[in-house]
Amino acid sequence: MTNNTIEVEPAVAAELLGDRIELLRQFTENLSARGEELGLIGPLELPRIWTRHILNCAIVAPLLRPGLVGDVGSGAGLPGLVLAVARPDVNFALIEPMERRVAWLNDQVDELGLVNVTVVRARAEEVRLADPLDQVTARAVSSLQKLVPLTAPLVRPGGELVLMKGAAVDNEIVAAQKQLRKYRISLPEVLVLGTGVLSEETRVFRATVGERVPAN
Ligand SMILES: C[S@@+](CC[C@H](N)C(=O)[O-])C[C@H]1O[C@@H](n2cnc3c(N)ncnc32)[C@H](O)[C@@H]1O
Repeated sequence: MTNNTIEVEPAVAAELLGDRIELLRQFTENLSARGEELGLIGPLELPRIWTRHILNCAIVAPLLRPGLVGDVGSGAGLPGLVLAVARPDVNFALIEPMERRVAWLNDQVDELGLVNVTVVRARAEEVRLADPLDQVTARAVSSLQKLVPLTAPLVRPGGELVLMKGAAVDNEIVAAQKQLRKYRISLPEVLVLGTGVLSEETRVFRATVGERVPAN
C-alpha cells in the first residue's frame, strides 16, 4: 500500500476550476437554500458546505480522465455533480436510486446547464449501463467491503475505482481483502487530498479493476 499526499492549495484550485467556480457557487447556493428541506444535507453541515462538501469533492477532479465516469449514490450530487462542473471534458452517469434525489439531480443538471451528465435512477447492483465505466466514484455510500462489489462490476477491465473515504480507510482495506481479490483490484493506493488550508482533508482509495474471476 502506498500513501501519497496531494496538496491542493487555493491558487491551484482556482486555476483548476477557472470560471467554472461560479457554477460551483451557484450549485452551493442551491444546495444551501433547498438541501435541508429535501433531506439532502443536515443543518449542521450548512455553515461548512463549501469547504467540507463542495471543495472536498472538487479536489478529486484531477484524478479523473476523459471518458465515462459513474458516481454511485450521488445523493445531493456529491461528488458527481461537483466533478461534472469541474471537468466538462468528462462524461458522468450519476447513479442514485431515490426518486426525490434523482429529481433534485435532474433539476440541478438543467439549472446549471450541464451537458456532460446523465442521471440514472437505479441501485448500483441493478443498473444497466450502455457502456462500461472508465472510472467510478462514490462518497459516503458504504464500507469498501460492500462498495467494491457494488462498483467494480460497472467498470471496464483496466478502469479505476476512485472512492472517497474517511480516516478508517486502511482498516476498510484490510476487511475487504476477499472482495479486492475477487474483482482483481490491483495497485490499490490511498491518496490524501486537501491537506492545505482550502478544504477538509479527504482520503481517496484508488485502484485498477481487472478481469473478474467467475464464481465457482
Ligand atoms: C449517505 S448518502 C451520500 C450521498 C453523497 N454521495 C454524499 O456524499 O453526500 C448515500 C447515498 O447512496 C445511495 N445509495 C444507497 N445504496 C445504494 C446502492 N445500492 N446503489 C446506488 N446508490 C445507493 C443513497 O440513496 C444515498 O443517496
